[in-house]
Parts: sequence; C-alpha cells; structure tokens
Amino acid sequence: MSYAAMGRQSEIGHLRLFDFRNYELLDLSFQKRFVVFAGPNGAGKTNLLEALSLLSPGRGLRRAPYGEMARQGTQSGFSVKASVRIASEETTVVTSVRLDGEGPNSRLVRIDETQAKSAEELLDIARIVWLTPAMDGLFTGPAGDRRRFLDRMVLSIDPTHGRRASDFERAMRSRNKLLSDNRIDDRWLAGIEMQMAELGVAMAVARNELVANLTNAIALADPDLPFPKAGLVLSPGFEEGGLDGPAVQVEDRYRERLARDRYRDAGAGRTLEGPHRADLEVTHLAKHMPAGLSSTGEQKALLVGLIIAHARLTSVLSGMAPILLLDEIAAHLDARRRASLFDLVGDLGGQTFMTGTDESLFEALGDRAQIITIADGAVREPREE
Ligand SMILES: Nc1ncnc2c1ncn2[C@@H]1O[C@H](COP(=O)(O)OP(=O)(O)OP(=O)(O)O)[C@@H](O)[C@H]1O
Repeated sequence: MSYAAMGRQSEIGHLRLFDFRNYELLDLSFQKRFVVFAGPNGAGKTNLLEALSLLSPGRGLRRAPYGEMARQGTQSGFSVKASVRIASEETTVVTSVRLDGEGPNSRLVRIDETQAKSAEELLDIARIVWLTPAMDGLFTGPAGDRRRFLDRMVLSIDPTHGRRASDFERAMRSRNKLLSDNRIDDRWLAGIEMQMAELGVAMAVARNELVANLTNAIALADPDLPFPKAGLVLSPGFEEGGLDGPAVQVEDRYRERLARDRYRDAGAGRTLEGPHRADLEVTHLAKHMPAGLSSTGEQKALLVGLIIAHARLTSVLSGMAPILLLDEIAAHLDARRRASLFDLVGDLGGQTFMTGTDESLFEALGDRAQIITIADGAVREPREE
C-alpha cells in the first residue's frame, strides 16, 4: 500500500548551495524519488545531506555550529536554497547564515519571499528525517542523545514540540541561576516553576504519545521483514507517580516537588527532576534483550526499523510523507536487507536521499534512482540511470 495518497507530499526539485562546507557554488536538480550521492571518502556527500537537513528546524544532522558550516575562508556566511514542490505547487525555501564581526548568528529562513517568524514554519513545507553513522551508538550512548532522537521524532509529527522544549530549557536555566545565586525569591521561583510544570508535563505527554503510537506502528509491521522489531519504554524523568493521572495532577505534583526541592537542587547546581532527565529504553523484542547488547549490525537494523516505523507514522498522522536522508546506509546492510529497505522506503511514497562510496550497492534500485557522482567537492552532471 502506498502512503503517498494519504496527504501532501513534498519533493525537493532543486538545491543551490553557496559557500556551504566544501561547496563554493553548486546547483543540483532532482528528478527521481530516490537520489543517491556517490563518491569517494571526503568528496562532500554528507555535506549535501547536511544542507538538506537545514530545511528543517534545528542545526541540521551534524548539530554543528553555523560558523563551521560556512566554507572555510569565507567571511560572509552561507546559503542553502531549495525549490520544493508541494502538491504540485512550487515553493522556494532559503535558509542562510550571515557571519559578521559578532560571530555566527542565527540563521534566516525565507519561505518564498517572506521571512519565517520561526524555523518551525519549515515543517509546513517538509518533514525531514535522517539516519547517520553518528547515530550508530544511540542505544549505548548517553541518554541525552536518545532524548534528542525522541524529540526529533515528536517534532516531525507535532511542530509545537520544539518551542515547548526550548521554553522549558529557558525556564529551567532561569531557575538554576536564581538558585545558584542564592536568590530564593518565593514568588519569582513559583512563577518559573509553574511554567516549568506546564511545559515539562506537556513535553512528557507528547513524548509518551509518540512512544505509544510508535509501539503500535511497530506491532503492525510485517514480522517477516529483515529489520527486528524494537520494544520502547519511556522513563519520563518524573519521580513519585511519574505521568500517572490527568495532566493537571501531574503538573501540580511536579510543581510542588520543584518548590520542595529548591535547596536540594541549589546544592546539586541543577534541577534534578523533569523531562530533561527522561530516557528511552529500547529492546530487541524477539530476543528479549536490551538493544545495547545486540550486535552492531543488529543495532543498525533495529534503528532502520524504528526510522521506517516512524516515517510511516509521520505520513499517517501529519499527512506528509517525510523526506529521508540516509547517510552511508547501504554499506551496513547485506543485499537482502538493502533490497528490503529500498522497497519499504519506496512504499512510504516520500523522497529519499542516500549516500555511498560504492554505486553498486544501489543496483537493486534500478531506474528508480538518480545517481549523482561527486568527486572533490564537484558534482558531475546528474545522469539518469
Ligand atoms: N567549512 C568547511 N569548508 C570547507 N570544507 C569543509 C568544511 N567543512 C568540511 N569540509 C570538508 O568537506 C569534505 C567533505 O566532507 P563530507 O563529510 O561531506 O565527505 P563524505 O563525502 O561524506 O565522505 P565520507 O565518505 O568519508 O563520509 C571534507 O574533506 C571536509 O574536510
């Protein structure tokens, strides 16, 4: 079944980079739903995916500072411009960063001729999901990486999640600062803690909902697929009662504990309870084993299964088939898994960009793919297979 029919589908038709990473000026046109960037190590393949990832909120798939993304030696910053077709209408998105004497500042996002009020507006244009080799250690690495992974998954379904999370962070930083300055001002702190409780519980509820929906999506997936099913358990980061009960009660309990624990938190130098302490526990369902104990290949396959389930969920819930950016995906999968991945992704109905050093790994795509060959930061004419 194709999910494309369920809603709006965005496709990037054209990409123009200016002073971005190792590209001084680059123009690319995409004609097919599968696009493969092929070329040797260091050619600039991941840089292209990173540029595409900037068409979504946040700092892109490397989470790099903007100053690092501007081509070395340039003084003026960079720009990434894309033409996106949405339901047969053409929209132009420009995301740019100007570097000046003050250092790299925030980026400007323009959609058609209008400057976006916030980067979240990009979610009206496209939902972009990525999988990179840097995520290989997700199950064994720090909880913060899993929280970010979870939050990106929530964001691609619920565009308000990013604002909620950054407002919570800001409120928590103000509380930590007041406590570390020993300014136990009851009224001031109570206001901040009320805000933290509202935002923090809303964040936790949104994460919880995502995990529940994703669990259902995984349960519905074909058991014969070569990607093992993942079990997901969210520890929301709240003590005493967790997320039990109606949201207002959870908020009240959390707010009361924040007030009670001011001296403890002042001593620790940080807030010890809240959604910033959440973690996502992932298990290999068939093996009844924590994902972190699976082999490297199994972990990759679990991650692919999760991304596909999430992409499908995004299609169904947001009505937009996500654009997938899969960095060096083919090298880690055997031929059967590769062919299955291509079919699954094709079935999602969105556009998919992949990278690889070896073109032959994408043979199973046949004429479904546009292969673009890159060497030393230059791109050969895109050729159609
Ligand atoms: N700001 C920058 N200015 C100029 N060049 C840069 C900048 N940042 C990174 N590079 C260079 O871009 C080149 C391409 O990097 P990229 O990660 O895209 O390679 P890749 O083709 O994905 O390689 P691999 O197959 O090894 O992953 C690297 O040689 C890197 O040093």
